[in-house]
Amino acid sequence: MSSKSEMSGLLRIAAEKKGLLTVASIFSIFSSLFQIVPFVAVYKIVEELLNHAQSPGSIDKEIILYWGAIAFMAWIGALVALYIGGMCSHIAAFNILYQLRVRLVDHVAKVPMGYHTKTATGEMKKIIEVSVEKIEKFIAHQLPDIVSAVMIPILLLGYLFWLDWRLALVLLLPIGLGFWLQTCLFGSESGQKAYREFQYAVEEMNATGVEYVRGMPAVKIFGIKADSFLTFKQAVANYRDISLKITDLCKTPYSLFFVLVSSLFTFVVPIGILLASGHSENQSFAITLILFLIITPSLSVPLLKLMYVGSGLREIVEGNKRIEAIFAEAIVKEPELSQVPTAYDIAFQHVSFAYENEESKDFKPVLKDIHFVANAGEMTALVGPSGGGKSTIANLLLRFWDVQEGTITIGGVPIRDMGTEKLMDTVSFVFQDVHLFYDTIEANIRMGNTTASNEDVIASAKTACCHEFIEKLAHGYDTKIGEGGTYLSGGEAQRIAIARALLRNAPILVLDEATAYADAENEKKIQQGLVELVKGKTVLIIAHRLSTIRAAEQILVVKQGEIVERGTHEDLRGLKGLYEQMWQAHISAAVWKLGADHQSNASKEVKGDESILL
Ligand SMILES: Nc1ncnc2c1ncn2[C@@H]1O[C@H](COP(=O)(O)OP(=O)(O)OP(=O)(O)O)[C@@H](O)[C@H]1O
Repeated sequence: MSSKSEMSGLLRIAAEKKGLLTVASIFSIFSSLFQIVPFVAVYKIVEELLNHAQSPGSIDKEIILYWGAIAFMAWIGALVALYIGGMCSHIAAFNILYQLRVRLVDHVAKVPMGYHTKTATGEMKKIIEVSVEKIEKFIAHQLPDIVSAVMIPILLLGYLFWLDWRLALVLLLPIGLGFWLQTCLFGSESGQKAYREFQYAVEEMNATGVEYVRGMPAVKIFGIKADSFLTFKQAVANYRDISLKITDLCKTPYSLFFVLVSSLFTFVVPIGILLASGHSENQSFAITLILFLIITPSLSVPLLKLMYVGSGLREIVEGNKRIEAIFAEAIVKEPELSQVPTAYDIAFQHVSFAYENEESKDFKPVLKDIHFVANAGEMTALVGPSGGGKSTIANLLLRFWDVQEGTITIGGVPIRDMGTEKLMDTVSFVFQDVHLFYDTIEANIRMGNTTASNEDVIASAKTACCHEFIEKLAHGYDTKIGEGGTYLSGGEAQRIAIARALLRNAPILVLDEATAYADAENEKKIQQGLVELVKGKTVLIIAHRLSTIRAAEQILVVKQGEIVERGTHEDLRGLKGLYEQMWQAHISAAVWKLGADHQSNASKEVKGDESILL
């Protein structure tokens, strides 16, 4: 069984609709009580029949009819109580479900953005959909089931004890033994560990399954065999192994419990016969024994239900732990009073940062003493070898994570004191991977500024060089992306993202490899859009193509988490250090791409390229 603290998490959620659930439980108890009444009625009828077995004519039909009517009414009463209880528990469950999902999504929106980079989409989807859905199962079905599965055996056993305590005592032996076996298994460390592993295996399979389906185009294009998709394959194999382990672990206690609880009457019969032989009032004892034989199978049903509820509950408890883990994720600390910067220079003051490893909780240092000022209205470029920490610097400005040492300020105001909303109003960004929503093109652009007029939307699309291709689509700006075969190329998506950023018109702009996916034609158009976008703004740009940032007022060369060189393009070339090496590599790459025969043209192209941005 799950530990008390794990159950208390579920009960805490259920307590949100305490009133309704109390009513549901009361009706569940009523239903249980009503379900006992037919047994009493049967007892009374059998008693009447046996008492007059010698002279059937003297049987009091009124008594039979009376108890028959009582049994019928109790049966109706049980159904009505079950219906009302079920309605109450379902209303409570769906309300709780709604609130839980809203709170969960709200919380997820408040955790640092970096959280989303480490949590697999499949895992998140499973928690928000499946785990939350299971809470509904618990509240709407299992809670009333538990109440009736506990109450019915207690009431029935109470009644049986009242009839004949010795026979009733016999029943306690198999029931007690069955529950003891269950507790041994699920109370044990190995049982709980197996169930935890099972839940993780299901989640792993879900998460890798989603990734597998997402990566299907790559699998097809590169002809990778399904076998080589090892993570998913391993997750499925792991799930199979753990399922078999659980089955192996459960088979004995489950089977024994099932056998013991389903054959209660086999314990009653021999003891009953033994007791009957020494009984002075044979007939009344025989009636009691018959009633025991009628009632005991009915005792098995709720007890077996309790077993199934128990195993279902373990799954729900594990799911709830995942939900609680999300709620335990610290949210971005918002200032009590958000400060509004009046200037838009960015300053990183002795910033050091390390990523935390989720499993080992160790910290991996990534940035060391980053110190620079990006002047307002100027372009600051981050360049350097892959993995040096450029994206991390840009992401820290957006508070993907909070820095461990140092301060980041905008116009002298620490970003922590600005509040997320103000920070997002101040900083706009175009990432390498553009995410467009399953919505119209207009809505995707308008996300940048929901109150903008249609003219403004079109104007920013024109500036970003995407108006032309949008107009050619079947429904123009009303075309839904991803519907009716409308998909955009990487370059087109980039231009929509630029239009979105243009519409937002935030004073600070972060660009991460904005032209990464574009072909020459597209790149030219993106560059044209960018020239407009960056005008008058404080720009922090990450670019691998050095020609695009040659005109930047400041270039920071980041290597292994440190700024190793800084200055203008000319300053840095003069240093003859890492930047100069990168610049030479950039030029030769451009020349090499075009072939030796076109070297002179290529050099011209590189130089021409340099003047594209700004
Ligand atoms: N979410 C993360 N969790 C843990 N480590 C990370 C995370 N993101 C990046 N890193 C690590 O931080 C280091 C710096 O990565 P970052 O992406 O900032 O470098 P970069 O200079 O932008 O690289 P590139 O030019 O290839 O994009 C790398 O070692 C990377 O593995």
